[in-house]
Amino acid sequence: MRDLLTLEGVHTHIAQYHILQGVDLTVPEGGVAVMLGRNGAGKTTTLRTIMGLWGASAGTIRFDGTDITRLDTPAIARLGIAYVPENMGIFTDLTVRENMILAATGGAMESARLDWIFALFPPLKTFWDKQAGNLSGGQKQMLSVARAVIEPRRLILIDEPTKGLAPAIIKSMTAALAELAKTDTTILLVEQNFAMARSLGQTVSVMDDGRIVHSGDMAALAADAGLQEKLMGLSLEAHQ
Ligand SMILES: Nc1ncnc2c1ncn2[C@@H]1O[C@H](COP(=O)(O)OP(=O)(O)OP(=O)(O)O)[C@@H](O)[C@H]1O
Repeated sequence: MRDLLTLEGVHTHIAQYHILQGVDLTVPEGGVAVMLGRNGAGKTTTLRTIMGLWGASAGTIRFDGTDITRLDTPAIARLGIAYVPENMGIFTDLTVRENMILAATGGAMESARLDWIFALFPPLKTFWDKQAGNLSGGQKQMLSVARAVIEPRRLILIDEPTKGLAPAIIKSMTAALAELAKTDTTILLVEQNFAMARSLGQTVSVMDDGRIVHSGDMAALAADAGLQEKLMGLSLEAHQ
């Protein structure tokens, strides 16, 4: 399979702190690549660095063969990369509809695309004119992902979409992401819930202390209790 995104020796400094210390990461085109790692390992910093929200101080980030390391965030977004941050980045004072309109860079929402989004996330249709701040945690998360895919994207970076959600909502979010992954959109998913990660991911990378310490096929990790044990303290502590 072709590589869609590659990071080679990426370092990121935030103020005086050296957070990413030589990240090597490959995301194949199609499906879901999962990134695991304990709190503070550098997963969010990696997504923000890919998106140009933090500047890499060394190393190279390539998207579909293009060097994007020094591009600014709008230019990176225009190449077809979207980011769903952990805090979801929605406008709580606006309605679901207004949140979606603002996410459509072309200014208009295509109705077939919207129907597809409503099929993925039915509550968004139900609460279309409701203020986003009044949605449940799971519905806010759905809105956040929906905003990222209001237009076709080649890659979406999603940071812990199940954090704090009830098991039933996690199940519907997992199903929606599985549907999304069947399209032309590749997903790079940061996830602490190993059950969800295992059911969605084709590949897995484990991050610790600002570096990738394991990468391979998810099936190999899922079948290797010894390796899971070894990585347990790094990433799988919250698995269920
Ligand atoms: N704005 C910032 N200023 C200083 N340090 C920061 C900043 N943002 C992150 N860090 C530090 O960088 C390290 C990596 O944080 P990051 O958020 O990337 O980790 P993470 O793996 O995503 O963890 P979590 O699951 O808790 O979000 C942590 O030690 C964190 O304290």
